[in-house]
Amino acid sequence: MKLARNILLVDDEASWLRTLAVTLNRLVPEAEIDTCVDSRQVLNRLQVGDYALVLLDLTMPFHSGEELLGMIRAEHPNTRVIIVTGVNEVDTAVRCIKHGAYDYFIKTDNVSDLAHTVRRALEVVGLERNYLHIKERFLSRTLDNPKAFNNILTCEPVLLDQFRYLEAVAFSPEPLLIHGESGTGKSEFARSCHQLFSPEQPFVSLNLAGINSDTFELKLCGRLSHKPNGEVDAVTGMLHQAGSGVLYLSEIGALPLSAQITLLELIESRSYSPQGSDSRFPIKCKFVVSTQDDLLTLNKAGEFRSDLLYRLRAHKIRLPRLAERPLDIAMLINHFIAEAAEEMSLSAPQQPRDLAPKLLDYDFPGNLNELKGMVFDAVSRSDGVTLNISPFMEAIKEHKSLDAAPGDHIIFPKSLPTLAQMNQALIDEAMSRTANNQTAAAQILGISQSALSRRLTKGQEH
Ligand SMILES: Nc1ncnc2c1ncn2[C@@H]1O[C@H](COP(=O)(O)OP(=O)(O)OP(=O)(O)O)[C@@H](O)[C@H]1O
Repeated sequence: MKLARNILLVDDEASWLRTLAVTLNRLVPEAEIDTCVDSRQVLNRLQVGDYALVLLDLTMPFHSGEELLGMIRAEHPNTRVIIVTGVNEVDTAVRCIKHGAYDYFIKTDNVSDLAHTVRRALEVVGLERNYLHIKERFLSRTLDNPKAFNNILTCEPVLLDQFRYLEAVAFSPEPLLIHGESGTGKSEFARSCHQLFSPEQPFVSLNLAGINSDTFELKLCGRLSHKPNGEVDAVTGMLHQAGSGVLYLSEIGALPLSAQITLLELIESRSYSPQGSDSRFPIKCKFVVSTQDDLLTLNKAGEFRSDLLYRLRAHKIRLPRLAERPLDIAMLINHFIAEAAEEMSLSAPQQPRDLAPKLLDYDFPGNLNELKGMVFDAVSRSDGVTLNISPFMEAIKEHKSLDAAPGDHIIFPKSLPTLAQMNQALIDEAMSRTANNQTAAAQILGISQSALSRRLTKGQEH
């Protein structure tokens, strides 16, 4: 394991450099300290030595500290930088923080403050490197293609086990079933399966919520027809588009019963016929399907065919809720901060150290989608230095007050509505409160998204 204790001090003033090195050696004896007086040598030194931390003077001939900071962040992202500055350069130092410096220190300040900051930075780098080390070791020992999982950040053993399982079953001709609540990363796992199975081939996806049987068959198989003038009119189906790649069908629990027969037939025969055509074409793609519902429960309720269920359950991955992944929270927040900052062209604020522990008791009903939304909101409300934590605190407060709220009384009209009318009214209210977001509305109603989707479709038919 790499120990984060090597520090490079950079300053063109040799006497100050010597004094600083002696002081830090005394105050942070566990660190190994090197010095560099020539700003042109810094990148070479970083290439040769593995430095956890660089203390950079701002004003130097050849390369300024600010310039060097940019180069270090780009080429050595695992090395942290502390800016050491004179009183008259504090504005520049603050700008450096926005560009990724860990902290800054004014030369006239108390050196024991600097020692404290240095220790904290070494601790942070140590934790980061430890995580990378564990992940690398675990994955390289057990996985042939760890890169296929680059899109899935985790250090939870349950998920790392799922990586191994996915690698083992990715090439099986049987479909893969991914089960998990909304926002648990089902589509990311489907993408990893694609990376393993056939990265050069297409990844085609279809959400089955609210789909009817005719549309399902048309979407998958396509259609061939002839215009009155004899010209051929063709609609290409997804089975053709997917080629030898992956066809990802999400919300499989919402598939109508008659379409389930079609899907089973396609999986079993490994061939399809476009509507209006007599020819059959081979199916070469891998089927990956996902669901938020418990298919067995749907099966018992007569809403999901047993034969399809058993076919789909051959290879199954269950993804845990975010609340069951405490080890990942801090890392995911950092990941979403970087994503948000890039998307909004803002500088990435730092995650406060006490934020992740505060979120450990929070339930995250929307899983990673919810965390991502909170972080994007927080980044947009931040000053570019430290992450604004109000979106997180507001969610926790709202959650607690919902838990504690006494039940509101429903006031019924004089003549009672029928059950069907009441059902419809509840659904309408939930959809309106969630701006027509079916996933969120289903959560409020305490039913699965596919069950809601079915009810909505039924409502439209009447
Ligand atoms: N382990 C992970 N590391 C980083 N980002 C992730 C991870 N898992 C999921 N995400 C991100 O979180 C968001 C939700 O993930 P995803 O869409 O895969 O969930 P899902 O289970 O398919 O959701 P739904 O059922 O609502 O479609 C996406 O933006 C995705 O990129």
